[in-house]
This record gives sequence, structure tokens and C-alpha cells, in this order.
Amino acid sequence: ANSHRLWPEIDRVVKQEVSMASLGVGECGSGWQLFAEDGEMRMFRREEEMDGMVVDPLKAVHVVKGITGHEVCHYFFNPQYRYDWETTLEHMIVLETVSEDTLIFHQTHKRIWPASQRDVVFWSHTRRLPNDQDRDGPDIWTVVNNSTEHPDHPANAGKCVRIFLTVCLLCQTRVDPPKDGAPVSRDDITCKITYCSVVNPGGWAPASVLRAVYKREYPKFLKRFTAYVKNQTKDKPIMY
Ligand SMILES: O=S(=O)(CCO)c1ccc(-c2ccc(C3CCCC3)c([C@@H]3C[C@@H]3c3ccccn3)c2)cc1
Repeated sequence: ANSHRLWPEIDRVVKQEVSMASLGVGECGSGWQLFAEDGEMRMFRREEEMDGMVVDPLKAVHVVKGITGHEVCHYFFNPQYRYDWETTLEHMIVLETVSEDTLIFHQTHKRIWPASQRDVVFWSHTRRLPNDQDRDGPDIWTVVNNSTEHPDHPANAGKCVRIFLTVCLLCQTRVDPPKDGAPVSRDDITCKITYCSVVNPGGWAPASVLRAVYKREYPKFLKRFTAYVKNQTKDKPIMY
């Protein structure tokens, strides 16, 4: 709801993250290095440190047949599916339902040895965006997750180190209608997914350990999540 205290921040961050995610890896300055590739999925990172901590920005692009951007964002945004695909998740709770398209989460992630356990509080907002390039093409869908504070979960009050993140999932659907005028089926749709994330690990953790965790976990996450969406939607009507 645009009357909520967070609305100005949400609107600003969503617009800035969507414009960054829309840039190709070539365009948003050099420094992006390809670090994982699997079929249509390509993962890039920039090696950046903040106060001696690894905060490597990540940009992944993936092209998946048979699902739409609305479906990808639906399964990413809605909490009831998260334990099915987020393997590093230990606990998740919705602290506040701001509106049907904006939630505030608290999540604890499984401890990754030798780093101490982490938790995160973030607002999550999903939105349909007009498709500037192709007026009559399907809309673009996005989910943006951005760390925020919440009075019930102050940072570093418990056993977990509080991390800070900004994540943008940007999905563009393409429909190639069959030549013979048959109705569009899932074989005729493709989704181009861009996933950008910057995770500040909060407290110190060895750069080598964090980079190894990112190298292992991000490709696994995107492959597992997109396979989950394909499996969940394969026998359902297409959600544009
Ligand atoms: O896109 S989301 O919003 C989806 C909602 O869950 C999201 C993504 C990633 C994280 C996350 C939180 C902590 C950690 C680490 C940092 C130091 C020790 C734990 C990691 C590491 C990078 C590895 C990782 C990568 C991908 C997926 C899960 N794990 C990731 C949180 C949220």
C-alpha cells in the first residue's frame, strides 16, 4: 500500500534495482567475470570488499522454456513455497504483511562452517512492469528483496550474525505463437530471468570461504528454483 512508511524506499529501490538488472553484463561497466555456466545459465560476479568483507555483487542470467515471468515471481515471492526450493533456509517468518505485493520477512540460514550462523530481515515487493520494448508483448515481472530493520528483530541480538542484502529477480516472458494458429502452449513460451544480488555477510568471514560458498550455492539455487517452478506449473494453465 502506498501509504506505508516503507513505500518511498520501496519505490526508489525497486526502480533503481530494475534499471541495474536491465543492463547487460557488458554495459554496466567491465569487471563482471563469468564464474559459472550451465546450459542457458550464466553467472557473473564482481570481486568487491567492504571493510575487508567480501560483498561480491552477483548477476545471473538464465533462459527457461515453458514458464512465464509472472509464474517465476509468484513462486519466488510467496512464502508458502520457500522451504521447497531454498535449501540454505533454516527458519522463515513473515513479520508484516504490508500489502498483497509487499511482505517483511525474518529468515535464519543454515550455518555454513566455519562462518557463524546468519539471519536477515528484509522487505520483499513484487510488481508487474510495462514492457517498454514490445507494447503488446507480455509484461515484465520483478521481485525485489531489500534488508530493513524491524523492532522485534534487532540486528545481532541473538546467536546469528545479521546479513544485509539487496536482491532483484527480473523476468521477461516471450511468446512464439504456433504457425498453424493452434492455441499457445507451454512449448511456445520462454522466460529470460535476471537475478542480481549483493549480500553483505555482516560479520567477518574468510573471503576464501565466502567465495567458495557463493560459487557452490548460487548456481545450485537458480537451477533448483527454476526446475521447481517448471515442475509446479507444468500441468497448470499458463499464468501471464
Ligand atoms: O534471494 S533471496 O532473498 C531468497 C529468499 O531466501 C536470498 C538469497 C540468498 C541469501 C543468503 C543468505 C546468507 C548467505 C550466506 C552469507 C554468509 C553465510 C551464509 C547466503 C550465501 C550465499 C549463499 C547462498 C546463495 C544462494 C542461496 C542460498 N545461499 C545467501 C538470502 C536470501
